[in-house]
Parts: sequence; C-alpha cells; structure tokens
Amino acid sequence: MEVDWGKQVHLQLLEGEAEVFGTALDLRERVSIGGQKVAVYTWRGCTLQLTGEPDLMYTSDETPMGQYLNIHDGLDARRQDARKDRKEGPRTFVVGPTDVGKSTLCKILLNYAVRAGWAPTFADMDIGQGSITVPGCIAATPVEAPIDVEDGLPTDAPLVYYTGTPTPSDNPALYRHLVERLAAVLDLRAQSDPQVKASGMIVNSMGWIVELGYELLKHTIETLKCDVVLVVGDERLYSQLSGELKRTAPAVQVLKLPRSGGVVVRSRELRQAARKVRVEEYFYGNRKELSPASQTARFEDLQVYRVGGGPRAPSSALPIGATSVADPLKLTRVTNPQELLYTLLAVSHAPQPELLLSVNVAGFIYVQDVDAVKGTITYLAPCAGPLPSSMLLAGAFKTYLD
Ligand SMILES: Nc1ncnc2c1ncn2[C@@H]1O[C@H](COP(=O)(O)OP(=O)(O)OP(=O)(O)O)[C@@H](O)[C@H]1O
Repeated sequence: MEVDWGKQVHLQLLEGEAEVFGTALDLRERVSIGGQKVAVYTWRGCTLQLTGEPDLMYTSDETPMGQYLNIHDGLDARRQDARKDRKEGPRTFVVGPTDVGKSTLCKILLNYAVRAGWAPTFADMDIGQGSITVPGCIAATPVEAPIDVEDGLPTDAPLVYYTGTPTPSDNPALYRHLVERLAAVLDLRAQSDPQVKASGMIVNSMGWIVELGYELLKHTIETLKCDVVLVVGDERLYSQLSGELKRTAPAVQVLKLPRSGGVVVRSRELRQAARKVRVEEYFYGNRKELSPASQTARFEDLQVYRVGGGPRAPSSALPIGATSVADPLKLTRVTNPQELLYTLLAVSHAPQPELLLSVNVAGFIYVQDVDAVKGTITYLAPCAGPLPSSMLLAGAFKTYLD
C-alpha cells in the first residue's frame, strides 16, 4: 500500500502472522503508516484490519520473498560457521540500479538476522537518501532489534561520516576516503565483540552502477571486505560484476535476485522531496515528537571547513604537459557565512581541523539565517544548549525547510 506524506492509515493484525519487510507484526498492535510505501507479507495467511484510506492498495501473490528467505538461510549458515570458528560472519553487499528494492532487501535480511538471534551491522553507502541519518552521509548502525515499522532504523549509536553532497560524483576521492574510514572503524568494532563479528554486515549501495558508479561499487566491495554480493534486478550488472570478481576476488559469492514487483519508482522530484523529508525527520522526528532549538552564534566563534577545491598550482609552476589538479581532500576554512545559508553543517568530534575527515560526526545543524552585519548565524540544532564542538564541516547542498 502507498500512503502519502501528511496522511496516516492504521493497520492491525487480527489473526495469523504477518510482517512488514521482515518485521513481524504483533497481534492487535496498532501500527501507523504515513508517508510510506509498504508491503505486508504473510507466509501462512492472516486477517488484517485497516483504518483510513491508503492512496493505493492491492494484493499480489507474485513475490521474491521465497528467494530472499533462501538468501537469509545461506547467510545464517555462514554466521553459525563463523561463530564456531571465531571468524568473520558474512559481509553482504546489496547492489542494483535505482528503485529495485535494495534498501528494502537490506531491511528484510537485517530483520531475519535479528529474529534468528544475531546482531548484524547495517552500513549505508547510499549518500543520496540517508536511511540512517540525513542525506549526504556514509553511515553504519548496529541492528539489535527488529526495525520499527513506524520509526525505521535505530539511530541511537550511528557511526556517521559527512560527504556534504548527495552524489559521489561531486568528489569521488572524498567518498572513497570516507568509505575507508568507516571500514576501519567497523573492523575494530567487529574484533571487539564475537557476536558482532559472527553476525556480519548488510551493506546498502547507491543506484549508480555505471562508469564511476561501478568503480565505486568495486571499491566498496574491496574496502569493506564484502564476501557476498547480491545483485538485484539487473542482469548486465550481475554478469559484469560476477565476471570481474571471479578473476580478481574468487572468494566473493555473487548472486542475482529479481526486483520485487511492488517496488515504487521515484522521479527525480520525488527523490528531492524525500531528501527534504529526511532532514525534517532528523530535527523534528517522524511524528514531530522532537523539539529542535533555534540558536544564534557569532560566526567567528565557529570553525567551519569545506572539503575539496584546494588551490590549484599555477600551470607555470608545473612541468610542461602536466595539468594541475585541485586536492580533493583539502580543507579550506569558510570565511563567508552567506554561502552556508540553508545547508547542513556536521558537528565534528575532531579535536583539530586536520582530523575533520578522519573522525566521525556527532550530529548536524541547519543554517536558517545569516546576518552579515552582525556577523552571526542562526541555526536549528537537535537540542538546546552549546554545541558539543565548534568544529564544523560544511555541506554543499541546500534544503529549504518550511
Ligand atoms: N513489495 C513492495 N510493495 C510496496 N512497496 C515496496 C515494496 N518493496 C519496496 N517498496 C517501496 O518502494 C520504494 C523503493 O524501494 P527501495 O528504497 O527499497 O528501493 P532502492 O532500490 O533501495 O531505491 P534507491 O534507488 O533509492 O536506492 C520504497 O518506498 C519501499 O518502501
């Protein structure tokens, strides 16, 4: 069923068993669905009660759920072997073009793993959408309980790195660098807990699968040491990846899966709107249950840095024939606050600017207003009080919150 933003329907399981993307519904529990497109699936039949008017609703008996369950069984067996041998559990990378149900498959596999007693790590490499935090981030989170149908993924302890852009094509070197940082931290975390280690990871990818996008997918497989690659809904990508990995990394198992017929195709405008909704949800919560605080600070008290675009060496200083290239990881201090208006700034844990790209971020603030005369900026923060740090990383995309 599809329910538009701003609208809600309520779902109740009266009899039998049913699940929403792998999260089992409890008998009689009232679940609210709003601004979502979901499928309720039953393995053995159920009776549901629906209150409200979804924008679209239908029943279907064509589903890849059987295949998805087989994949889970395979991963489960590998996790058990890993636990016995004190080795790493499977690291599963879900790839495919846009709108084939990659994020949904990740959710289903995470939920089935949790229901089987594991504590997998979810890593999201899709910086366009931001399922764990705001868009423009590479992030990971431990999943220790079934994903809440209303609230989505757990956000208590995410590990977040900010690229500041919703597409890696703006700065591929930065994207690669942050994937490497995330991988290093996740490796350390896995070593510190045998259950986390054996549970493995489920990694979501972006839908960009050609040219540079394809190269970045391969980089992620290598960096995160993924040993299972699930290719959803794209025969060409499957044959390209399986052929190449057979030669370069024969231990990696590449499997293909069909796209679920229910997956909804989103236009560019809808994706943009979804990004704005994600930012709103970050500050206000899914049900507007949070109270962010609007605060004003002197710009000179903040240290805001931007990544990339370091100065090019003049061509006269280079050998003949060489072209000058800007350092894509160069950090430059932002001196004009006006350019930050309506952008998200990441509040970093970094103690000094040189570490801004090595250390994860604590959270985000949104620049609502800039007063050039007074030299102040007004920003929205998740809570009132001083920021945990004055070291901030600028983003390059604007979001217009109401
Ligand atoms: N079987 C289904 N029935 C109804 N809606 C579904 C079904 N499967 C997925 N969806 C919905 O379709 C939309 C797109 O699915 P999803 O986000 O999983 O695709 P994706 O391939 O990850 O997209 P992206 O290109 O953004 O990475 C989501 O809103 C999801 O909730």
